[in-house]
Amino acid sequence: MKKPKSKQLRLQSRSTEVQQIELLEKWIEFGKPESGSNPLSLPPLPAKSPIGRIDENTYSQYAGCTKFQQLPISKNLKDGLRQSGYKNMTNIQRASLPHALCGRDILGAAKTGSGKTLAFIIPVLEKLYKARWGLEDGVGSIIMSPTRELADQLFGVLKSVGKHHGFSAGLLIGGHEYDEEKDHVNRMNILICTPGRLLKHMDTTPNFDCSQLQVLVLDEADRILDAGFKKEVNAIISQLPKHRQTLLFSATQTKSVKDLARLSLKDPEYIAVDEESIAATPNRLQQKAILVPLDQKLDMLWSFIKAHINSRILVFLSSCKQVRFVYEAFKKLRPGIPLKCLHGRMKQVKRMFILQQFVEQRSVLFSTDVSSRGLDFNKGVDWVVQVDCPEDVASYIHRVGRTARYDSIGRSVLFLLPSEMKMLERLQEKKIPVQFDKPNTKRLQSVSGLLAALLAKYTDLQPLAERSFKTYLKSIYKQKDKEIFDVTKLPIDEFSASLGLPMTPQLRYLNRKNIDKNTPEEPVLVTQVPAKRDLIRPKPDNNLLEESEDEETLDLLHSKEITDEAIATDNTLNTTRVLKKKKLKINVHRPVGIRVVFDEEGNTLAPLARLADLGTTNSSLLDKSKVMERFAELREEMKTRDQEDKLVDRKRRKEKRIKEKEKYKRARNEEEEEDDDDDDFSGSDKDLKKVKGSKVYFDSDDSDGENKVALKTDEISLAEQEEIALKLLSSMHS
Ligand SMILES: Nc1ncnc2c1ncn2[C@@H]1O[C@H](COP(=O)(O)OP(=O)(O)OP(=O)(O)O)[C@@H](O)[C@H]1O
Repeated sequence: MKKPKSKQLRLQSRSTEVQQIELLEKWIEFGKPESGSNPLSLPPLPAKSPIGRIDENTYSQYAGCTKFQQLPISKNLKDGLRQSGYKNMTNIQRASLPHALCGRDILGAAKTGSGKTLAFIIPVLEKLYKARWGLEDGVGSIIMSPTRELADQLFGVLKSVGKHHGFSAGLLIGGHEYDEEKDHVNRMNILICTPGRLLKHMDTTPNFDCSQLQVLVLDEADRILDAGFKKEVNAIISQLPKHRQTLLFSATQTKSVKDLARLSLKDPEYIAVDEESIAATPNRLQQKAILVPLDQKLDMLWSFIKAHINSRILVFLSSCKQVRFVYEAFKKLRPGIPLKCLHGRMKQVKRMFILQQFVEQRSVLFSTDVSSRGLDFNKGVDWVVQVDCPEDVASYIHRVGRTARYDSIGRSVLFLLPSEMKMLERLQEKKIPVQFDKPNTKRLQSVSGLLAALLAKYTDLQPLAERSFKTYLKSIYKQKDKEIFDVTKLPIDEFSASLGLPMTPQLRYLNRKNIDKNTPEEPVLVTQVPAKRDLIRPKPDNNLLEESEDEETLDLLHSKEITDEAIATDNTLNTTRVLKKKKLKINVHRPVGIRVVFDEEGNTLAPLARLADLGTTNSSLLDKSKVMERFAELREEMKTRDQEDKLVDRKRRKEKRIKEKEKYKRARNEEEEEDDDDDDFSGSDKDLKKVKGSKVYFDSDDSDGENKVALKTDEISLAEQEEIALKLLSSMHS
């Protein structure tokens, strides 16, 4: 009885599914928004208006609706959305979903954290649902993400809202077991992947087939279409059918005709919900930029962390090596808040684990741009700190977009070098409301001295510091925008010292002469961030910062704390002096043997300039006879020293020779003892052996300095030698 009932139920549910799809298709067709129109501009539907079919040929409006329940989507999806806590649509969802549900191609741009993920996951699920896609149909949709972490996050959203659908979905990202993926990939309906991994499957997995693809999605489309992924993406696209729906989303969208041509978009709907908005970043985001000289970046970062130990802080640095160094060094200095690091060279499992931990507890996460795009940290990031300047405005937008997501608030701060001030203009041109502020440097804590001590104590830290130094400079050197990134304007020695390095590492790819020549000494800039870099002596134990951890924390960046008085004091500083004084201290680390001379005002003098200067004031220096006299004296001094050195050397050699003689004698005695025991040895051979056994010495210890070669035969007297020779001759003739 049970079996026929379930069969009946199955048939019933199939027929209701068919009916539902039919209804959805008619409903969608009925209310299709005009191509090119913006559903956001339509008046919102009244909350209690009927939903779906109204009479035989009439359906409710969905363009302009504000709730997910008012959309022409399946019941399964409505349930999934409701259970995941989604009720009202965000602007990008309201604007794009009516077009996307009609099957149109979309180019969607909306601020970070505005809900773009659902704007493409909903159409993907609905397209496959309406096509009655099943396991045996294979890959129906591909969602591409530039990073593994973002792909993983998208997979989570898909699983959550699509849980009532029967589709199979797979996550294809590097760091996962490739062979395992290979076995399942052909049975997946929806693939969420990074471009590299997808291409690997296309190239190597037998029978991997995407020829029936219905929807292609590029999340962070501008990133996926940029030069970094060009080869992979071109190869992937060439293997996909042209007849499909394509959805491109990003906070910083591409409009490049070339890019769109590559994707063969058909009359795409360009949906940019924030085009009229004043700012390109979320309104709830407070953004600051502060001027920080390169050699004070770590001081500033350290002081900032100490001042915000109850926050969740995401810190961006430009390379893996910097991330590792700052993380390792700061960890040893114990700031009083958990520290974590994330970069592309870490194992995938560890990356995921760290992200999970960062989401769960207040901490500081040092990261490269691997976490700059798309990641949605559940409990919210309080601060985004950009220690190294982002490469362009788009990158800035994505980095700060990790905070102030959906309806939460957030704060960000960007450290700018004096040579990077142009970035501020670029941001303002793109309607990004960044407030330029002076940091409160009164309580800036210097860490360079502590770092020097750490480097001396932990030998593995020094190579890290060196690599961090080199990769940072290389990253600046390689940047395209030379108006902002100019390595020749950076104070390289000071930077090296600020990392605690005893000497500035060699930079083969840079012409140091040029750099030193061009290194600006811009005192005005120093006024804004006065130097405070006293070398702190290391404490004998590990607890380098125990005292300072108890200090009252400070909000370095809170403008309220930067009093007028402080600014006035800053401005009255004799800036040149500050800079020179600072240099004097930094130069503690300069290579020994370089003598730096300062004039009365504290300015350094170049050696030749000094000589010229002396020449004008001290005529004796230019008196030729005196100079010659001095040279003669110096020659004499050198001769005497040379002779002394020779004597010492001779003595050393003599001692060595005596030792060797003794050694030789000992060896010979042992040989003789052995020979005495050896009865079979003929006398002549014995004698020959003796001669053979004597060593040849090259004696360079001749007072004339000539080398002599002496056959060491003095152990056998002349008479003995003659006797041996005679014996040999007589034996030959007999
Ligand atoms: N309609 C909605 N109602 C409530 N919360 C939403 C809604 N849509 C999205 N969210 C939430 O908003 C947050 C940001 O969403 P999402 O990650 O999709 O933003 P995004 O625009 O893709 O950001 P980014 O540009 O950084 O990738 C998420 O936590 C998500 O759960």
